[in-house]
Amino acid sequence: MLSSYDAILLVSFGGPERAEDVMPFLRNVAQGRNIPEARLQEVAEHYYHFGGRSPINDHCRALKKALEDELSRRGYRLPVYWGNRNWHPFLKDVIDEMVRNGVRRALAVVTSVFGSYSSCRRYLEDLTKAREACGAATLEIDRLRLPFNHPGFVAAMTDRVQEAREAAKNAGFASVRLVFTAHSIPMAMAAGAPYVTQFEEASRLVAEAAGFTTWQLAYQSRSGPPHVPWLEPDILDVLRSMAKTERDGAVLVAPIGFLSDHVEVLYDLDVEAAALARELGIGFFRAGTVGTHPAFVAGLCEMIEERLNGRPERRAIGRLPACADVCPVDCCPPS
Ligand SMILES: CC1=C(CCC(=O)O)c2cc3nc(cc4[nH]c(cc5[nH]c(cc1n2)c(C)c5CCC(=O)O)c(CCC(=O)O)c4C)C(CCC(=O)O)=C3C
Ligand SMILES: [Fe+2]
Repeated sequence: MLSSYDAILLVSFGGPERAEDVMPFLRNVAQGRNIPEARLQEVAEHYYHFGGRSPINDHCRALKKALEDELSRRGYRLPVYWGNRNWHPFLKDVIDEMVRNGVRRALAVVTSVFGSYSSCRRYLEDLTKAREACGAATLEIDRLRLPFNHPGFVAAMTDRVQEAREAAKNAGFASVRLVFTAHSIPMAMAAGAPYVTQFEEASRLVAEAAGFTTWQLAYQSRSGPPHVPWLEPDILDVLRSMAKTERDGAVLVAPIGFLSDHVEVLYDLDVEAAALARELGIGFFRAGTVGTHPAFVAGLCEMIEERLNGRPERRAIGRLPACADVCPVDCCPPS
């Protein structure tokens, strides 16, 4: 089938795969950002807790394979490349490889759910820098819209929430308090970004599809200096206040703001939040992230197909329109 793109480029955050790479990786992430040294040392311990290996690169390998398989099942012969912002394989290296292979026009799939400087614009800036560093002037890269209100993403996340609710039922909790989480970002970064609105909307869509009438939003993985305000409430504070009003209750934490069960999910929720819940006597259940859920992979391919065929429709559900193909200049301003 003829298409206007000749490759897909999966663009992710990156993570270390061995203990000696943890600090160099963290230095890359912190470059030019306002992160206290003590915070970096603390986060390094989160990685050492898992032997210095983040699973995020394996998740990207699996998603790359799933996209290749699903695209070829749909009749497209499109190679899927993969590169990271902060660790190997770096964007610069994969762009070099694409140029060597004669790729002229690629569609980038960024592994974020909601838009903000950190989760959207920063990836695009790094793509531009990587292209410049390679002298890849002939390689054009567009990006796929974020998936937060695509029916495929919503269906996959709904399934994950229902699986966790089933686990809670089997453990004897007839009802659970549903709390969605996303990575906290500085309030200054959230101002003018669609991040919070998209988080609220995606959570509503999933909660309602899963049959919940009430739910809450919380943030996790706060960084930065303590005097800088970041989005709240933190998931740990939500658990503390829940413990005051609900005896013998259970919480279902759904990390809707992440696409895979990487370190921020495995440590900040499954280790830290779960330990606090245990201490407070709250039953703790965590929904999986979408990962390579078939509905999510099919959804990504559907969004890719819309672009390949130059079709005008952009399928989305709920109250918000689909994200624009090209970010408006004032969306997710640098911060
Ligand atoms: C919105 C958002 C997402 C979701 C969208 C997306 O996926 O992009 C996300 C994902 C991730 N964040 C990750 C890791 C880290 N994030 C950090 C720091 C920061 N994240 C921020 C925001 C986000 N982060 C921000 C505003 C900072 C402060 C510094 C800055 O303003 O840039 C730091 C530094 C230490 C710390 O301070 O925590 C680390 C190590 C990993 C990899 C996990 C693994 O390795 O398994 C992933 C997927
Ligand atoms: Fe954006």
